Amino acid sequence: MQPESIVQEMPSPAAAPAMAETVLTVDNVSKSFGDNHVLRNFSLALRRGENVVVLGKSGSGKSVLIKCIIGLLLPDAGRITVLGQDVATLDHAAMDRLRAKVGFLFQSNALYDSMTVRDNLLFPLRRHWLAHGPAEEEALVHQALDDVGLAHTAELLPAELSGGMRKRIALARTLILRPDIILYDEPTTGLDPVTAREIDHLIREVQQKYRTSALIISHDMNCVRLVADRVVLLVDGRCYAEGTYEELAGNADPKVHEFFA
Ligand SMILES: Nc1ncnc2c1ncn2[C@@H]1O[C@H](COP(=O)(O)OP(=O)(O)OP(=O)(O)O)[C@@H](O)[C@H]1O
Repeated sequence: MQPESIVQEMPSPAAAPAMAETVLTVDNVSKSFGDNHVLRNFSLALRRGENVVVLGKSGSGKSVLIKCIIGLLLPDAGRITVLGQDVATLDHAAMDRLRAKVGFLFQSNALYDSMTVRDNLLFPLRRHWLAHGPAEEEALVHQALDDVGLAHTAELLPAELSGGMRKRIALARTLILRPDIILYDEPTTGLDPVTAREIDHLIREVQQKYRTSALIISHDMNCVRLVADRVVLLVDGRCYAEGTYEELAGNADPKVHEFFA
C-alpha cells in the first residue's frame, strides 16, 4: 500500500528559527467540493527570498490552493497566513491592501488589450494609490519595464507584443507594486522552449534583485529545475513530498518518481 505522505510533520514557522522569516503559511488546509476532497490537510511554508514550486498533476488542486491563498475561496478547515495576516479574518479593504503586496501572474497574463503597456502598468499603481504624481509614475513604469528588459515598449498595445513579451509585461505590472510575494500560475505554459527559459531566468533575476518570495505552479519540469529552491509535491490533496529538485529527482518513491521519469 502506498503511503499517504512521505513528508515529516511540517515544522511550524515558529519551530524554524534558524530559517529566514516565513512570509506565507498554509497550515493543514482542507477544501472539498461536495464529495471531491481536493485539499486534505495540505501544508506548506514559504520563506522570504525563496522560490517554492508546487508540482501536481492536472486537477490535483493547485489552482484551488492559489485561490485559497488570495482569498477567492474559503478553506473548509485550516489556516492561511500571508505576511503575518490570517487571510480568513480580513475584511474587503484589508484584503485589498494585502493584495497590493502579493503579486499574481495569471497564466493568461490578463493584460487589458485596449490599453498601452504604460496604461496597463499604471492601472495597479493608481488603483492602490502608490505613486505621487506623473513624474514618479513615469519613473516607476520605466523601472518596471527595464526590470523585464522591455523599456522600449511603453507605447505599444499587447496585441503588438509576442507571447514572451506579454508575459514579461504582465510580470512588470506585478513588479511595479514592489510585492513581497509573487504567485506565478504556470508561467511558461504556451511559450516556446527558448522563450520559456528566458522567463525562468527572469523569475530568478526578480528573486535576486528584489528578494521577493515566490510560489510557482508549474508542470514544466525544466522550469521547476531552474526556478525552484524547493519543490512541494501535491498528491491526493496532501503535501506528499518536498525537497530540492535534485532531492526529489533522486527519490525512488513511485509517486515522486513519475514526475521526474
Ligand atoms: N469552484 C469549483 N467548484 C467545484 N469544483 C471545483 C471548483 N474549483 C475547482 N474544482 C475542482 O477541484 C479540483 C482541482 O482543480 P484545480 O483547478 O485546482 O486543479 P489544478 O491542479 O490547478 O489543475 P490544472 O493543472 O489542470 O490547472 C478539480 O477536480 C476541479 O474540478
